[in-house]
Amino acid sequence: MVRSVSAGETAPTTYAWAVHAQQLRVRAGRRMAVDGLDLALGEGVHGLLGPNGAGKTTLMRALATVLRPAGGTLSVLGQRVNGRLDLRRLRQQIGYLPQDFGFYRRFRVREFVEYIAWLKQMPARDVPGAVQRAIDRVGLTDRAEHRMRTLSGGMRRRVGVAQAIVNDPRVLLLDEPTAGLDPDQRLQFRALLRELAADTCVLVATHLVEDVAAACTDVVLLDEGRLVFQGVPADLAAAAGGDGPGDSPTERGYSELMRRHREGLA
Ligand SMILES: Nc1ncnc2c1ncn2[C@@H]1O[C@H](COP(=O)(O)OP(=O)(O)OP(=O)(O)O)[C@@H](O)[C@H]1O
Repeated sequence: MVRSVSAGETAPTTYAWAVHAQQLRVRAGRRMAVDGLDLALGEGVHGLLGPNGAGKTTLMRALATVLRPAGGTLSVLGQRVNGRLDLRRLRQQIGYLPQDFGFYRRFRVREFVEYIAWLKQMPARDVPGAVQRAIDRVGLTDRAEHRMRTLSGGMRRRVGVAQAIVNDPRVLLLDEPTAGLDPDQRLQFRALLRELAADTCVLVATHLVEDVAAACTDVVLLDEGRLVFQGVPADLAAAAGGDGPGDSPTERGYSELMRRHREGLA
């Protein structure tokens, strides 16, 4: 008997980059918020920085396959996402914390993370263990049975991270994950990022330049939908002008690169 083989089984499992964009264009409303972006990301933690309106959220949404690109090419885990292909398999391998993530207020923390695991079509036998592990990893073990509506803003954010990592994604997209976290939690979150960096492509959009310096292997600087800079945090710090704005070398490097870009010097 000849067994039929699904496309997924024969799809290549090796690819040069977890995320690869070439001249990518993505619309947000009427605006081309990502406009000619070239970007290649492998495993590791990539800090996505840029001013308000730079296109960070729009890029995240395209990578999460929520927005379809308007032009250029985009591959995630070796699969082109601008075609009309079935994206279900790919989505099962992506974790996404949106900037404003929605949840049911009456759900308990465990129920909510379980619900996302089911949406990601995780095998039923794996769900309880995976949910517990995700909740433990974000430090909410003692809140697992609490209702979402009773949590503080920072705790809800951590549930957002838990739901994003519950399926052990190979591409993890976190849009401002540290907003509202207290200093202790921010340190714990950085440790979690470093742990994930080993075998996951993590993209973290943030305005906290210090988070990037402390926990990212790589920095991606975006302005007006285009790549301004990509390099290790030390390169960002090295770009710092002597007396430019900013309280640390990394912040000064950010401001200096942005200034040079805007003045057409970069
Ligand atoms: N739904 C929309 N309709 C119209 N314009 C939009 C929409 N969403 C985003 N934009 C515009 O697209 C541009 C990029 O927005 P985006 O949210 O991607 O930026 P961002 O870098 O994430 O900004 P922030 O740091 O403020 O979160 C902005 O000029 C924004 O005003």
